[in-house]
Amino acid sequence: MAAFAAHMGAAAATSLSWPSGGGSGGRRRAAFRVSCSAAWGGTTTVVIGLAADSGCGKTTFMRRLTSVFGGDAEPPRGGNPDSNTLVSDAATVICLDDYHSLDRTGRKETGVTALDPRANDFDLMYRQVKAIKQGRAVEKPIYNHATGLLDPPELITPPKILVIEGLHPMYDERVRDLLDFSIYMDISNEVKFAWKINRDMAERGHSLESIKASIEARKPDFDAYIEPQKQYADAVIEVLPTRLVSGDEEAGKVQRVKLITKEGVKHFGGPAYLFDEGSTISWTPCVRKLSCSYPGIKFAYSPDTYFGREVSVLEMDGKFDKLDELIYVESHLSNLSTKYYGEVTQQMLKHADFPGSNNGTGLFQTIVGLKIRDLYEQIVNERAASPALAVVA
Ligand SMILES: Nc1ncnc2c1ncn2[C@@H]1O[C@H](COP(=O)(O)OP(=O)(O)OP(=O)(O)O)[C@@H](O)[C@H]1O
Ligand SMILES: O=C(CO)[C@H](O)[C@H](O)COP(=O)(O)O
Repeated sequence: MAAFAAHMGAAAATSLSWPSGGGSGGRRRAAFRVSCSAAWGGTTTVVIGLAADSGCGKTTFMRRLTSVFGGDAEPPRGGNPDSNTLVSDAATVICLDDYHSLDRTGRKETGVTALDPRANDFDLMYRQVKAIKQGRAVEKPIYNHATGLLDPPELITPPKILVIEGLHPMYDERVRDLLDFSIYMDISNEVKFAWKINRDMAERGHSLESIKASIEARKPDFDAYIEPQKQYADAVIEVLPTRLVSGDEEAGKVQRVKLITKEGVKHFGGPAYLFDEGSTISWTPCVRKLSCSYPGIKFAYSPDTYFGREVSVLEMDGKFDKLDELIYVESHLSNLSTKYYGEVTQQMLKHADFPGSNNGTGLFQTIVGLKIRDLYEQIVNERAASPALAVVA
């Protein structure tokens, strides 16, 4: 515990001002300050929160979202090659791992996981997200996943859309209140395990046992600190094993995906729906119009409640065989916030190589991306009509 206190003490001092290159044991620590020099170019920064566990598709989702706004998302040019930030024409995505106050050694010595709030600096997160929302640039720390150290900071200038993605975007009430829209990616254990096996065994050489052990070790803190955030999310994308066929084998191959969207979210324009808003619908598309090999495709839509709030639930179980035929499905969906007929299908085809493009994960991520564009435009229009609204308390 003494070691923990020492690390937390260092973290607290860091949040005031730490000289670059300082820190115990020769480890580099971030020196950062909130810069008040950058002028606000008159734009509005809309802040989106995306919460999910590690390896649950946040990066893939972010690439779909930033593509809706135009341009590719890339790490900051000429910056730290291990930066976690993605910058595109309109959007900047920052990874909340950058607010780890304990580096990898610090966490190991104290036995505190990255999911534990004590390993994260929420005061700094709040101050910096608020500053960006108010139009000021900040020097944000960088957590280096390659070395496990805190690197010198990088400059983040206010974008049109700021996405904060990671473990805790909705954990701290102050940060939560800065979000204009929030999303939680709820990946069931079976699917998480199947995805982790695909990635960590094939790409990172981990054993089946070590993957299982790592998921188990994270579970108590995941249950305590990460999962409860879904009650605050405006939209939840839930990924479950298919119901079209039984067996663990299928969990990684075929998924049942739900898009749960709260009703009445300001600026959001209402949930997308199938056929008839507010009805309960089950739809098995015609196989002549939508090719689908075994075990088929099923859609559902219904009103429901989620943590006591009214929601709409859109569900897709199964996978597409031919992505261009998605237009048939799109033509039966409404309130998609598209700018022209077929935009969902076009976005999906553009990123056909992304994981999840043949199922509900890609489809619902794309729909949420389009609806966030709409939300952004509504907020900008509202603030243009009433500039006083642009000021963040
Ligand atoms: N929709 C999907 N369908 C199938 N596999 C997926 C899907 N999304 C993600 N994956 C799998 O999960 C892996 C991690 O995806 P991604 O990098 O987008 O997640 P992440 O949450 O950003 O991960 P991390 O936090 O570890 O960086 C991918 O390599 C892929 O194997
Ligand atoms: O949960 C995580 C969020 O991505 C990581 O595990 C956390 O950031 C710790 O990182 P590392 O694996 O470098 O110790």
